[in-house]
Amino acid sequence: MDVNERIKAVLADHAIVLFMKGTPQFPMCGFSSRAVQALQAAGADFHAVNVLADPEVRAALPHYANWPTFPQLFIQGELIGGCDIVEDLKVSGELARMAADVAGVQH
Ligand SMILES: N[C@@H](CCC(=O)N[C@@H](CS)C(=O)NCC(=O)O)C(=O)O
Ligand code: FES
Repeated sequence: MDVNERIKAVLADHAIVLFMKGTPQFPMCGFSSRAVQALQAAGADFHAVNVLADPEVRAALPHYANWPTFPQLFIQGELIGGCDIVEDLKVSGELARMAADVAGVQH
């Protein structure tokens, strides 16, 4: 599978995906840590991809998503944004609503 197919596969397999630096337990950057905290506070059940452990994905995703930086949050295959947007959505309550909608679709 080439890298774009791998990106598509992970997005098809998980409704909420955070491409980040490090892991939720051990974020390797403050921006990624802030996105994880917002998602956890919103009660989102998300799959994390550590781009520091996958240089191909780190290089390809900015082109795939047309978004230059990490973290990157996707919900149902669509780019939502980086940590600033994720935090704004958390504060407004929208992130919790989106996470609940996705959970409702899956069950
Ligand atoms: N304001 C951005 C901050 C993210 C950011 O600036 N990320 C940088 C530093 S971690 C980045 O991903 N640079 C490209 C790279 O490291 O591949 C957001 O809302 O997500
Ligand atoms: S790794 Fe340096 S700012 Fe994110």
